[in-house]
This record gives sequence, structure tokens and C-alpha cells, in this order.
Amino acid sequence: MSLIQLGCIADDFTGATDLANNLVRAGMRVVQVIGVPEGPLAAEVDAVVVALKSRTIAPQAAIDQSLAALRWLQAQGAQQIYFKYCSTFDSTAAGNIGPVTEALMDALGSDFTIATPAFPDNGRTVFKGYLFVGDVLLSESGMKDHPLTPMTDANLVRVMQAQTRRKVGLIDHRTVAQGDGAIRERIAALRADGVGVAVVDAVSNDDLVRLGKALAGMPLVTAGSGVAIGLPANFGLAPSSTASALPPATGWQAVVSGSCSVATNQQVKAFVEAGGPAFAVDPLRLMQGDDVVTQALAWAAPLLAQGPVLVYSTAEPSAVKAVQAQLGVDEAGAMVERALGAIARGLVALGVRQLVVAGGETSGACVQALDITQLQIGAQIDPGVPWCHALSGEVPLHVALKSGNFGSADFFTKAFKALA
Ligand SMILES: Nc1ncnc2c1ncn2[C@@H]1O[C@H](COP(=O)(O)OP(=O)(O)OP(=O)(O)O)[C@@H](O)[C@H]1O
Ligand SMILES: O=C(O)[C@@H](O)C(=O)CO
Repeated sequence: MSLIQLGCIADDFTGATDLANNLVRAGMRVVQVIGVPEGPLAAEVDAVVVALKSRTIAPQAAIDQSLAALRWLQAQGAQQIYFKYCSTFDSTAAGNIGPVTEALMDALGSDFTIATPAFPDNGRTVFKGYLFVGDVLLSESGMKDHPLTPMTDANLVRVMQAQTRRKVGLIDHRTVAQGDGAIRERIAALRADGVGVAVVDAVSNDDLVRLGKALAGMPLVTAGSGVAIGLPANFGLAPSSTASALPPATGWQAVVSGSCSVATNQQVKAFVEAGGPAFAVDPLRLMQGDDVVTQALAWAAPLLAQGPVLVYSTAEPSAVKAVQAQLGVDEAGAMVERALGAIARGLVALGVRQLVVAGGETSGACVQALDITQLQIGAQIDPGVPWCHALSGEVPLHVALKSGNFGSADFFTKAFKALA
């Protein structure tokens, strides 16, 4: 068994492929595993991303799963641990970013780590501790209406401080602009001041590369996927395209979308307006016990030979709120996820071999329903979204797990063109 350099724990499945994508592009050989594997890793790689579905579960469950992932990664020789959360810092009021960070620090015997969701390639920048999504503050972005993790405060020092007992500080843009030496000095000063977690400003990839250098040797890094662009160099690795080759794609094409984020709403709209065949899953019909899964599959079966089909529950915030008022937030989410997972499984049984899934929780449900345990990371379709190759049981499958707010408006057609 070869030893890995970087061991990563991602709190959702799309986030995991996003991170793996940035590591691959920066020169690391990466494998993404779904959940904590039972045995040692067979493949020879530089980094492993353990994909959990821990973003919105109870904090103690998220801690337990993350610690189990940590123990497994340590057993594979990981020299540095990377806790990946969302570039929009998605968390419930109770956590889980703070509690998991704290538990990982305790387990690693580490008294200091950083926190930054900055991902400039996707418009996520942190300035004076405030997170911007595109041109607006996080709290003014579509994230304020997220079905599970509405984000109403853009000040990450405040958000993080509310989730952890450790003192939270800031490494601001002036320090980051001065390079890794200045960042290290600031870290030393913050540590001396009793700060355990520092939010870090970053508004460009250059900032992230400077930050990456300063993080060499830090036992735990917590971040979105952006920081990953600067870490492989610390292990002597350089960007290469060879790490991303996948086997040729076969079979029919489909999209399953349970994301209600702004970008996904636009992508669904663009696909439908371009005449793409689309089936809407109505949560209220699911609640009434209608067999929507069978109906969706019966609808899709005769269409697959003609090109990609879309099955979606994606809806605007007002419609999502109306459903949640009737079902409760958790039950609405879980019920839709179960249905979309079963539809993904049914589509693969019908011969779909190229599957795009939109939404982190939705991807978790679909990947689990398809019994996928490991993903090989391929080329990027749009920033943060690569094609991946997996086995669903014995069936080889190309999957792209699209984070809710990632991808251009034509993503649902562009993705398949990229595989052709
Ligand atoms: N029409 C709907 N009404 C209520 N809830 C819905 C509806 N459609 C989907 N959901 C639920 O909303 C949640 C969407 O979360 P998901 O993580 O899949 O998407 P996202 O948040 O946009 O993606 P990401 O986490 O990658 O940013 C899921 O739990 C899903 O089941
Ligand atoms: O960081 C992001 O925005 C994504 O990888 C993600 O985690 C969405 O769920």
C-alpha cells in the first residue's frame, strides 16, 4: 500500500468532486470514496477525498462520521487533513462546520486552523471576513432562501464564532497580499492571542496560492475547494492533464435535479426552453403517495434514444417554502431525495450511462441509491464540476455531480457534449 499525502473529508458529494477536481488540476492523483471505506485503499494516489453526507445532519452524527473518516485517512498515511465545506459556507444554525472543525482539531492535537470558503473561479470571494457570492454579500445572494441551510449573515468570523468554543480571528487581505511569510507571522500572532480558527480573506487565485504555501505542514486545513489549488505544490506536484483521463462514455444520457439553487433553476429553465424533454417531480404528489417514480421512468423510457432527458424537482423559493410548510423542511428534503435516488437507479437500469445530478444532497441520495463506492475524477466541465467514472454494481457509469450554484445556464446540454 502506498501512503497518501493529503486526506480530505468533504461534507457533501458534489463538494467532494469539486475538491477532487481542483486537486487533480493542480497535479494530484485523486480518488473519491463514498463514505468511509472498510479496508485499505487499493489505488496508488496522492490524495483521497472521503465524501460524507454530513452537512445538514445532527452535529454529533457529523462529528462521528468525520472522525471515522479521519482515522481511516490517518491509517492511509495522510500527512495533512483537509475538511471541505461549501463555498457558500452552508451550515445549519447548530453547525456543522464549527463542531466538526473543533472535533478534528482535538483529534489531531492541533490548536490552530484556518477557515475560508473562497473560490474565485466560481465568484466566491472573502474580503474583511465577509463572503461575497458574485457581486453581492452571501446574505443577499440566493443562499438566503436555501431549503436546508439558509445563510443570512455574510460575516464569517461571526458565523464561525457562533459554531465553535474556540476563539475566531481574521487574516485579512493586506496580510494575504504580502505572501506566505506575512501569513505565517499573522498566524503566530493570532495563536499567541489565543485564536484557534482564523477566517482568511482571498479574492483571487493568487491569494489562494500564497495562502497554500503558508499552510505547508498545518495538520488541518478547513476550506471550500479553492484552497486546494495551492496545496499540491507543497508536496512537490505540478499541474498536469494526465491525471484526468477517463474511459470512453457509452449509453443514454439523463439529468436528475433536486437542487433549488438559483443556477440550477436557470439551467432547468434553459433546458426546457430549448425543447429538452423534462419531467417535473411534484413533492405534494409524493406526499399523497402517488407512484411518481414509476411514472417518471415510464415517461423517460421511450425518450432516451433521442438524447438527454431531465427529471427534476427543482423549484423557485416560494414553491419550496409552500412544500416545506406542509411537510416540514427535513421531511420534504428526505422525501424528494428518496424519489430522485430511486429515479436515478431506474434510469441506469434503463440504460443510462451518462448521468448528471444537480444538488449536493440530491447527489448523495443518487450515489447511494446507485451503490457507487468510488469515483475516478475526469476533466472539468465547468469550474467545480468534473465528469467522473464509477461502477454502479457491475455497470460502468459516467456521472457529473453538479453543485447547486455551479455551472453555466446551458450546463445540462454542455455536459454531454463534453463527453462526446
Ligand atoms: N420542490 C421541492 N420542494 C422542497 N424541497 C425540495 C424540492 N426539490 C428539492 N428539494 C430538496 O431541497 C434540497 C436541495 O438540496 P441539494 O443539496 O440537493 O441542492 P443544492 O443545495 O442546490 O446543492 P448544493 O448543496 O450542491 O449547493 C434537497 O434536500 C431536496 O430534496
Ligand atoms: O463549494 C461548493 O460550493 C460546492 O462544492 C459545494 O459544496 C456545494 O454543495
